[in-house]
Amino acid sequence: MTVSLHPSLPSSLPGDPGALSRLLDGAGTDGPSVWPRSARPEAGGDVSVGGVSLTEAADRFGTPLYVLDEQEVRERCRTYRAAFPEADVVYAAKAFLCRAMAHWVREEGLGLDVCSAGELALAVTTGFPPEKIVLHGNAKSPEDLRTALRLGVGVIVVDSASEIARLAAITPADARQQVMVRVVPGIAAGGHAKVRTGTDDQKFGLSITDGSAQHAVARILDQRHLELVGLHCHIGSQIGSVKPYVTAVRRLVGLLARIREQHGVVLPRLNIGGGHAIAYRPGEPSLDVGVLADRVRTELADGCARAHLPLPRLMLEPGRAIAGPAGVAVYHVLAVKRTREHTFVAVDGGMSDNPRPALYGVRYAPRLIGRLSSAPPRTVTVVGRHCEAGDVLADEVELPGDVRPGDLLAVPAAGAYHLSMASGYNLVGRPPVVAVSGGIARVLVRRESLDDMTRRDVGL
Ligand SMILES: Cc1ncc(COP(=O)(O)O)c(C=O)c1O
Ligand SMILES: N[C@@H](CCCC[NH3+])C(=O)O
Repeated sequence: MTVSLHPSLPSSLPGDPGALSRLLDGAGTDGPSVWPRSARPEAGGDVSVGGVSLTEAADRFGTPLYVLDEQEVRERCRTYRAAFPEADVVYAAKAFLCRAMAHWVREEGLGLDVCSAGELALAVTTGFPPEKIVLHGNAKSPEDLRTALRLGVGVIVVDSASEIARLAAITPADARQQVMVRVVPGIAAGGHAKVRTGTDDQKFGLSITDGSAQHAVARILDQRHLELVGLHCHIGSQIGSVKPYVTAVRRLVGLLARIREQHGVVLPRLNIGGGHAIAYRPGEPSLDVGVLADRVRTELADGCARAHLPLPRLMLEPGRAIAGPAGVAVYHVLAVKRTREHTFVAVDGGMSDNPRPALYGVRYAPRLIGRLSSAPPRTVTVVGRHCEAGDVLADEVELPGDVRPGDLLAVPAAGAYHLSMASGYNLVGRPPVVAVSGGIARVLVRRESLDDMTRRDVGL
């Protein structure tokens, strides 16, 4: 697919990082753009990503549509590897996984964090080396654990006391499975209460405060078939500041020191999870990976020096920050309705392809694409097509006042936790994912058809 650039707009923006955000995110915005770096304004109000026109993609593949910028994913992987050359960076597949995504992150030298036999099998059957995979889960099923052992995953992160005996019991007599303990360091961080996982009294991990982390360590060290290789923590998601990570490192190094005192064991690895924030709307902060690397590295070096511990090998698990900014969702407007207080702009997707506004009250910045409008902006509520008044995609956003059925809306920062959390609600079918790169668009995941949905319905 080729694109023609609007003659009055620059196709590349050398030396002015704010220019793209001013052009795409709105005049006066000086922060980093929420669009993929390849995004360009095109003639007639169009926008291209990866050299592919979004309006042409909508025509060709239909809407709702998820467009994923391959180079953006790859560059984000490279940013992590460059910032943390001494560490193992594993991509958290829960953010978004498909075979191509697994290939890209592997080619960029990352490992993979999975949390079900399904994610694991998809990755391994597409060629992802199992030893580079970490298995998570607060309630791993027998199937999850059996599949992990059968396929030979690198590390299983133990999340409960009962999992230790279950895992030890099914590990083959001639094998030794590497495990870590998921530790709750007692830190409140994250973009919403529902995604804060570093505090005591929630379902993930084993607490330092009540001693269950220490207890799990002792039990694992007693198991011949389990090899404890380190500690893990994941304190939450959409965390915009490095401070909670520094605190987490300090507390985990403290626990490493106590483990050495009590058991005479020096654990060689420390996994600090993911959770790095991205911007969903222009002007919102994102976590600076370079600053994170500097502060974590310093804290780890200082803490280990104080405790006379050798430096453990660091591991981290970004999900959202790799996939999120690479994705753009495209919808058609189906209806516009004015009530006494609101203008509702209803699109052909909704909470079945993006449950995040309904779950966490997340705010997005949709943009009209595919035509130019000189109508003054109007504050509208972009809603979905599902049978719930709470099916809102973007509350109180500005769109041109003449927005109408047939228009296209593009929603940036849509690459993580949209399709991976999509549902079959109202049997509308989940949207396809199209990769864009170098002016070429290719389907990675096709649209869910009525046939796909009805095939599972086998009873009468
Ligand atoms: C154990 C673990 N690691 C990594 C992640 C990735 O988090 P994020 O996508 O916020 O980077 C998650 C999800 O929050 C998680 O539960
Ligand atoms: N699903 C959440 C974050 C949870 C991350 C998984 N532990 C989101 O959309 O923001």
